[in-house]
This record gives sequence, structure tokens and C-alpha cells, in this order.
Amino acid sequence: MMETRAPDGLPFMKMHGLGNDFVVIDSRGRGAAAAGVTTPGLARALGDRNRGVGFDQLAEIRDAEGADFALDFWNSDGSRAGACGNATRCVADYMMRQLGREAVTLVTARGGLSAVRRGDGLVSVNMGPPQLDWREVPLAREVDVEHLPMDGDPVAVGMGNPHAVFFVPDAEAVDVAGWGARVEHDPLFPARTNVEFVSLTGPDHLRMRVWERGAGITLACGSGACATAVAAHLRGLTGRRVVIDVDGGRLELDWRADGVWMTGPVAHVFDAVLTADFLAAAG
Ligand SMILES: N[C@H](CCC[C@H](N)C(=O)O)C(=O)O
Repeated sequence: MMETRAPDGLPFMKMHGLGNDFVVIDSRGRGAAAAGVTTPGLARALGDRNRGVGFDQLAEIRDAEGADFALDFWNSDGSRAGACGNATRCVADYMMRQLGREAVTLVTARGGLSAVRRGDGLVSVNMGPPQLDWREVPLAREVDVEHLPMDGDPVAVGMGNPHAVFFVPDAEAVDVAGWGARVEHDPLFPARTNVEFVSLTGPDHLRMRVWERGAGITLACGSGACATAVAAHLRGLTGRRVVIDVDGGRLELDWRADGVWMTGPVAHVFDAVLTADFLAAAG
């Protein structure tokens, strides 16, 4: 067998939800008060698909008080992400297996969330209620979140992270990289924003393409799908339960009284160990 375990290496898992891919570091066992092991430098080094591992988000599992675990998210540019729905499903599945349970609770930067196994190989997570106050999104000034003063008339929705949802006649025809990058850096979003381009493809059925803050185009974005479901309902395009097709597959969304529930598949691809040399160079 190949020797992969370097002395003082750092174990990690590679997971994905609909091709939205993650490095997951489990640093439980140090106490809820302990800071995580991830630094911006480590996130950037690991996120490099040529010289590191490559990921859309890095998720770090930590101890929590009053919940089964805590979860921190990082983008590959070294910035923090306040929410990540697909990684939450993947890690919830891993934790349910480990704890021998069908449901778990977790704490993220936005607060307490919960997840349940649905029984058909899918995992559902309650991503919490949408944030529809301009301060919470956050936006730079008081504006109507349902009609931002911007070309394309987007809806702003916070899901623990900011989203700008554009309804377009044909999402396939949009220059996601060009338009998305411009909106990500629009001064209306002081913390930048994730950007979704969405078209209605049938009754309660949407097609979504995404430009993620700090990551660029990804194959899926769970929090973006939540924001899209909320925006579509606010605009009167759909009911509160929708199916959303993203580049990597399909997500089911249900905006209930207790929050936006998102259901989809999970995949745990491999486990490996970062070498001490890599960690030292990452700083
Ligand atoms: N892929 C993630 C969202 C990442 C959002 C991140 N790019 C940010 O800076 O907020 C998801 O499944 O929800």
C-alpha cells in the first residue's frame, strides 16, 4: 500500500454536491472555544487545482456547544463564506453516519441549522429563513430588495451570504462569467455577492446558472438555489416548492415557515492527508 501519511500531516476529505466540490477538514476534539485550523493562506494554497487539491469551498468541522457540530466555510480566494448549502448536506451526511443518526444540528456563521436524511439517498437541510432586510443581505444603502436599482432588475436575498438573483428569458444565453463578475463587485454589495441567472422552464421549475463570490462559475450553489426559490416566489413566478436545475444536476427547494429547505445528493469521494511540507509552505 502506498504510504500517504506524512508525520504531522493534516487529514482531509474530498466531497461534492452536484459537482460543487469541497475539501473538508474535521478539526473536532479541540473544544468549542478553539479557533479553526484554516487560515486564508491555507485556503488559497489548498484551493489551487494545480498546486493544491482544488475546491469551490473549504469546510471545516469544529466542536459546538448546543449543536452536534459547527461548520466554517472558505472560498478558494481565501475569503470566508457565511453559508454553503451543498457542503452542509455533504458534511451532515458524514456526521449522521458517524453518529448513527438520521438527523443532526449544526452551527454556522449565521446561526443554528438542521439536516435530515430523506431516505432515497438524498439529504435535506434547513438553511434558515431568508434575510430580506437590506442591512442583513448586506447592501450598501436602503433600497427595495425585490427590485435592486441595477440593470437586469435583480432581487437581493441573504441566506447567511449575499445573493443577487436575475430573472432572464434564457439562462443558457447569459455570459455568466462577464455579467456575474461585474455584479459581484458592484458597490451596492459591500461584502461582494454571489450572482444567479434564472429562467422559468415550467410550472415551479427553474433553471439556474451561478457565479459565486470568491469562486467564479460553479456547477451548483445550494444557498443560491435557496435564494432563487425565495426570489421566484416573491416575484410571483412560482409557489413555495420548486425544482431547480443547475449545471451539476437537480435540487428541490421548499420555503417553509421555519426556513428554506434544500434537498439534494451528497458524495464523499476520497480521504487523504496533506503533507507537513505542503502545510509549511502554505503558512
Ligand atoms: N456553493 C455554496 C455557496 C458558496 C457561497 C460562497 N461563494 C460565498 O462567498 O458566499 C452553496 O452550496 O451554498
